[in-house]
Amino acid sequence: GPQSYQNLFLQRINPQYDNTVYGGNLIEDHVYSRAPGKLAPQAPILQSNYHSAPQVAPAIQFNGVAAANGGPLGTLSPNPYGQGFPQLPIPQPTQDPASLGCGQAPGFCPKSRYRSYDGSCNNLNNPGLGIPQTRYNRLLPAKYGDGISTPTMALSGNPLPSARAVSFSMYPDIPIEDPIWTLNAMQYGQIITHDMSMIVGSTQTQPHATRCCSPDGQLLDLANSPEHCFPIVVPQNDPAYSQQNIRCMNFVRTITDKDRRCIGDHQPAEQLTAVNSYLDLSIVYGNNDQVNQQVRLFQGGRLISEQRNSQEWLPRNPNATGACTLLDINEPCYLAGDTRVNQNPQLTVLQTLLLREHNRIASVLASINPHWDDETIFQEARKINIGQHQQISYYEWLPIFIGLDNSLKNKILWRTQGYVDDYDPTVNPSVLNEHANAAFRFFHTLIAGQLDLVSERRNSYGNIRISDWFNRPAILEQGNSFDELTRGLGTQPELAADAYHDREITLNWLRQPGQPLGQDLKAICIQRNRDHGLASYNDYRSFCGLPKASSFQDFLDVISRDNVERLATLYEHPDDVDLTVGGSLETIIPGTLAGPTFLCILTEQFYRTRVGDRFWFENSGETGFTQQQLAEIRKSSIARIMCDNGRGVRAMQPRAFERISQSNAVVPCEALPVVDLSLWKDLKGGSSHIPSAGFGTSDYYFKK
Ligand code: HEM
Repeated sequence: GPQSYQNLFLQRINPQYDNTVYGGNLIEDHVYSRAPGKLAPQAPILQSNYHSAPQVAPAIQFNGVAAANGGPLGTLSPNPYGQGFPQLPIPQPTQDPASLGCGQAPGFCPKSRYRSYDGSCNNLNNPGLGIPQTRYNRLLPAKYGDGISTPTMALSGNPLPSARAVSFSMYPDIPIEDPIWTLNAMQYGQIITHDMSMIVGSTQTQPHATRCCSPDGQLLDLANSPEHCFPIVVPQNDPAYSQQNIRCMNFVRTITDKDRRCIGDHQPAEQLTAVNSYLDLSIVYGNNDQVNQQVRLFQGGRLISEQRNSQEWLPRNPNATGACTLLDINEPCYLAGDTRVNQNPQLTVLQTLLLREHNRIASVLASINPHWDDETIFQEARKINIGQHQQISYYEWLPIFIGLDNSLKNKILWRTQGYVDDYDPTVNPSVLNEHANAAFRFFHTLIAGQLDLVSERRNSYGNIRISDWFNRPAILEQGNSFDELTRGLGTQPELAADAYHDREITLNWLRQPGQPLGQDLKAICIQRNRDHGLASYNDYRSFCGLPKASSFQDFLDVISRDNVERLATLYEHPDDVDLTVGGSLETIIPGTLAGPTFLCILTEQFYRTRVGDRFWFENSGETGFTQQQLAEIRKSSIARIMCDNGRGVRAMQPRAFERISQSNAVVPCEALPVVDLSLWKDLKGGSSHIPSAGFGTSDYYFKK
């Protein structure tokens, strides 16, 4: 039963593990700077002392559960910001561009209380870490077909089974609702994803401009095929696409540091990510100064918004016809910090709520601090919005996905009222390729194909079909749809974390108006796994502490017999099974939404995202909040964000990632905890102790 899987997982602790080796520095951390063939040590994710972190203030009640990791109040870890030049035992980064992909590290770091937009200078020792257009990080070296850059092959040298064949064989559409969690939990997951990474070279919202198939869905011969093509071959016996005589699904490879000529010919390619890695609401504020300027009003600290139908909307995208799939030229198409903002209606709802939340905070700050200038209001509102987002992402959302106990044991969550101060400049915050392009994508399983429109009394008015509205946010401005979709997020269950996927995702992704079928997102994700040359499922099993399988039978410890048999039919060898596939078939560990291998990868990523962020909201010092302000930020909730920013949303259940129930009943908005912004009243007068972002100051911390 599932219990025994959990035991198995808990037992896989490597006693040889040495914290000082793996907790190691960011250069060691990157596989390409390791000696060839030397793999990363195993990561015993559930070992309670896995990550060293400072002791924090005495344990307190957290969501009604007794404390686990709080210890006696100890000394806080040094915050490098407050100490002038940091003196840290970290090697200087290699200065050749390969260490950073093509993203350019700035020449110096201005002294600032606030984050930069692109994430540069977050790490003062290595100011380019985590910035856009840099490489994903990896836990295990790539396994490209040619060892350098071509897609993964079977051990035998044959091609792997068609990604589409794997998709339709392994992931049928059997709609099972999640018994506990709402669609909001799924949707906030996509917000977190978009905040952290984006493969370079695709829009993730529209058909790619490069066409690797003929217009009627046939394979092009290799010679005529554009560069970077890796089309998905649709088998003749396909249950759906064969009826339309489609044999080819478009797929364009991700741009790598090799494509950009950042590295030498004989080094393996690494994919680039287009956004900064930090959990910093870059989806709202942009990933660089230029985009930030496009979304800012430069008045009252506000973001640009448009008022229609007495509601506040994201600004219009100046390139609406290019950016959205519009049926009518007058339909709205929005502009935000992230280019994927229009991808699906519920994503756009959350992006809109986060914009409104910024402007709501800015209005309050402006009224209590009339002497503050635009820049100060903007940066302080941004900092509060990001703090709330980190609180909600980690303390409210993350325990659902990777488990509360697991998060506490691994020092990803803390039960404390005080600061945590676990910033570790030796941790590389770059997003792991295995995380973004295999493990985290598993949650596509949670997507529901129909979105409920829900009244204030929590009755459903009906629903919309998601594939009618991909990349077409017009639905939000029709009637009261925005509030109905907002309530729907908090009312409709997400689909269960299992191997079943809604056909809106496996057959109708990017379905064009009037067409019977679209694309198969699951097949695309399997193909992406191969495009990125991720090591195999079996490699990650052993990396994460499960026994390495020598036969398909050996997968039975965590995968059902039916699915192991299907795998054995599709793949030639157990070592050929893609990480994306094997990981998604594992039995879910109770109290989480993932199986052991994905849980291991997700846990590692969310640890790094937290402790690798100098501006993490629970850190003290000049970049942090005061103790009292932090206590307020900790009261924030996704329920209150929806309440405060939906025009007609007057009530919400307190835990809005969780389905409505007797113990989580809908209550009036005013009954929900609120962040008291009066704590940001500037009592000293003048803005002198809140310096503006101050770029251009001669006072800087880092010089190359
Ligand atoms: C309706 C909802 C969603 C849609 C339509 C959607 C669609 C997509 C598409 C088209 C891609 C790019 C595929 C490629 O070309 O390789 C993608 C990537 C991804 N998706 Fe989703 N997705 C949704 C929800 C989610 C959720 C809920 C999560 C996780 C909780 C998630 C996690 C990811 C991740 C991690 C990536 C890769 C990000 C990167 O480029 O680094 N997605 N998704």
